[in-house]
Amino acid sequence: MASVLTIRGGKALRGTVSVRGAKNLVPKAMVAALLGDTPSTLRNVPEIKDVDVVTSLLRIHGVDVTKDPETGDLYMDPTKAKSATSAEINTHAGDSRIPILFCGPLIHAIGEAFIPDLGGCKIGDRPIDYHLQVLRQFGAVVDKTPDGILITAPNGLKGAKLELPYPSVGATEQVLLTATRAEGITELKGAAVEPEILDLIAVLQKMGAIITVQTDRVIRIEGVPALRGYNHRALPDRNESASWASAALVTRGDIYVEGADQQDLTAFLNTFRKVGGEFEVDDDGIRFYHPGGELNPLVLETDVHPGFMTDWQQPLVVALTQADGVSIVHETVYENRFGFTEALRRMGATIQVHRECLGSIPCRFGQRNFLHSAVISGPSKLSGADIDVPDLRGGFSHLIAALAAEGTSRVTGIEIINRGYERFEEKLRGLGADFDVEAL
Ligand SMILES: CC(=O)N[C@H]1[C@@H](OP(=O)(O)OP(=O)(O)OC[C@H]2O[C@@H](n3ccc(=O)[nH]c3=O)[C@H](O)[C@@H]2O)O[C@H](CO)[C@@H](O)[C@@H]1O
Ligand SMILES: C=C(OP(=O)(O)O)C(=O)O
Repeated sequence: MASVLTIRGGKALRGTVSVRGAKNLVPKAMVAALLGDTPSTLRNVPEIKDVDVVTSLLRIHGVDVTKDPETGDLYMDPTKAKSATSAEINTHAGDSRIPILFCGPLIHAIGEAFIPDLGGCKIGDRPIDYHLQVLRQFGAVVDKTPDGILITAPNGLKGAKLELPYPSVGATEQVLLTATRAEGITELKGAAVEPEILDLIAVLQKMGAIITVQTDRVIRIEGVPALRGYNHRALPDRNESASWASAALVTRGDIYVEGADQQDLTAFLNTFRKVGGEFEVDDDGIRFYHPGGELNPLVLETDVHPGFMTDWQQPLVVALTQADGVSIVHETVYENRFGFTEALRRMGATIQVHRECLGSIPCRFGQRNFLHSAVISGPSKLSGADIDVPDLRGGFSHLIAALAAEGTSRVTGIEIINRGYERFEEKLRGLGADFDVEAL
């Protein structure tokens, strides 16, 4: 049900939040369960929309998915996997980006895969050309039908020598999920190596796969004829952790993020320190806090791992509106991820967006018509405004801007935030945020 948040800003967020399994791993590990010939158990599963969507898609395909009512652990039994109609699958059209990753596992399990229209954040065109290209190289046949994409492999899936034009996270996962049970050896050059991909590799290895991550973005997979189920605890959501860290900076607060893992946040923690935030790491999480005084402006470029993750950019930009001086952010992963700055400008921030590459990372968007660099001048006093949430991270950014602003903000479209932040309203209350929720 749609609702509106009325936020009374100006209060520092203080306290503890817990983060659980990563949104960018958990649904993919669920898809991997289809590759096994025995059941799998996935632990540390968050209550987010993509988990619901994938649960439903697995059930539509005959996988028995049960959730432990106390722990939330998922038990997935794929032994009765079956075909589903396009009408059943299309009930999830536009819901998530994960359905494209069902291709390999469904072909291995039932001989064909039907893919509905994809959803996910609207932060650029987000084509699936790399996915379809690698599937064809494995021997799959791709038919675009009026209802969606039908993928089959009349002659089976065979290992291949592949190279991605850009280290796409999703296309790398597509290769992993397809190659592990394809016949022969697959070598992927130009692979993405995000921590969530390495955790997916850990899941597949538990299932019996043989995967080597070589240097220079090369992954080698030796196909095996069968895989078994796995038992795995998902790695924590580093993007949620980084968001709460930015929330602490923006509201001049102090947030302990239980579950945050330093190893996967190295690039973020360096930037957080340079901007003037303080953090303390212990065995169970990381405390992020604003030490008082002014924040420092900086020059930042988003990049694939091990660079500064694009999903950290939007909340950090809000912190940069509070830094003393001019900051520059060059977004090199998505061509259109600064739309959210319009609402920040209405709240009083000084941010200009430019078509030029304001950075040194060679970027696919230079000399084209994409507003993918931002210049932020601070510190700006933020005031409450009416905001309609545009996408997941943009929405979180608007929430933290509203929480720091003077006066009242009215925020609609907050359902999108549930895609990546489980029980965020409860967490915000626990941190002392002052807001009301009303059904629309
Ligand atoms: C569910 C999930 O895990 N989402 C994450 C995943 O998205 P996702 O896997 O969709 O992102 P990709 O890494 O594939 O996209 C990176 C870039 O490659 C382009 N591209 C991608 C595929 C393709 O076939 N053709 C193509 O041109 C995209 O438009 C984008 O510009 O990685 C992104 C980059 O770290 C994160 O922001 C998302 O949070
Ligand atoms: C872009 C994101 O997610 P998705 O790929 O699911 O749209 C995100 O998590 O910021």
